[in-house]
Amino acid sequence: MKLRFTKMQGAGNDFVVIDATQAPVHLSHTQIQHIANRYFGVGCDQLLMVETTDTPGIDFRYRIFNADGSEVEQCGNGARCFVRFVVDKGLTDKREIRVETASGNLTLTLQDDGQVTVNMGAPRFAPAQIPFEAEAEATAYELPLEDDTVTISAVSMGNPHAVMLVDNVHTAEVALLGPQIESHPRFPQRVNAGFMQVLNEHEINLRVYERGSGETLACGTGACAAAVSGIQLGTLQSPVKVHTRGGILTISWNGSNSPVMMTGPADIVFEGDIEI
Ligand SMILES: N[C@H](CCC[C@H](N)C(=O)O)C(=O)O
Repeated sequence: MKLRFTKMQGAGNDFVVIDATQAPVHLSHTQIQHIANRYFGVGCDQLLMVETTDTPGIDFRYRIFNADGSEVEQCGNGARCFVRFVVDKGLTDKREIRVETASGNLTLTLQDDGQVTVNMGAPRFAPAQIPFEAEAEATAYELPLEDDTVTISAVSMGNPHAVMLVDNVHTAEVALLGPQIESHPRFPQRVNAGFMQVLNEHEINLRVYERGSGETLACGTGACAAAVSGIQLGTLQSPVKVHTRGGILTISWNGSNSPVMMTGPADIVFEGDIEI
């Protein structure tokens, strides 16, 4: 089967976007893994499937699949690329778009400068045991690893995040600790592992070892989770400029059940067809 795709990136987090609005597209785990493979396929951190929906008041549905083929609840950078895709493809003439995802509905706005703002909804806090119950506060938890114990904050943005403070993201042991945190038994659904360096009360450096994809150049929900945990723990104040290896994301949050707002770039890189 020849599959048309659009390659996109948001702050260096890259995606293969499939337009399934004209006809359903069904891809197996193996097919998604092949498409995401950077040597034998197109290469991407996640694959996004754009679909129609009959839900009143909602414009589209979009589904998110990690490079390992796992379908997940939410993707912040992907949400921005989704908006750029449906606008540039003429699938909508709106600039404020409501989209249905596996973890709820999002409102996304394409700004005049080309950046996209996403209302990511309210964060949820929880002990390191999953599923995330709606605890009111982010709390620092000791997470025992193979040869180490790290302190993390468990924050859900619809998808699960474990955020740890580091002195310097460039020397943080992301490759060693990331996989251990991602697959830690206290996260039965696995987890995205964030490594946050506080620069000042409005700026952080962040690296994220993503569940199902490994370290990416940026993680939108990870940026939200890091900013929220820092604000909750009193080390950060809104808005927070998040410096990732692929670009800058701006996160705003006024606490408790208020929504987390994320703004950042989204661009089309190329179009293509792949035989799968
Ligand atoms: N790896 C994530 C999904 C993609 C999130 C990330 N790319 C973003 O921009 O939020 C997970 O398994 O929950």
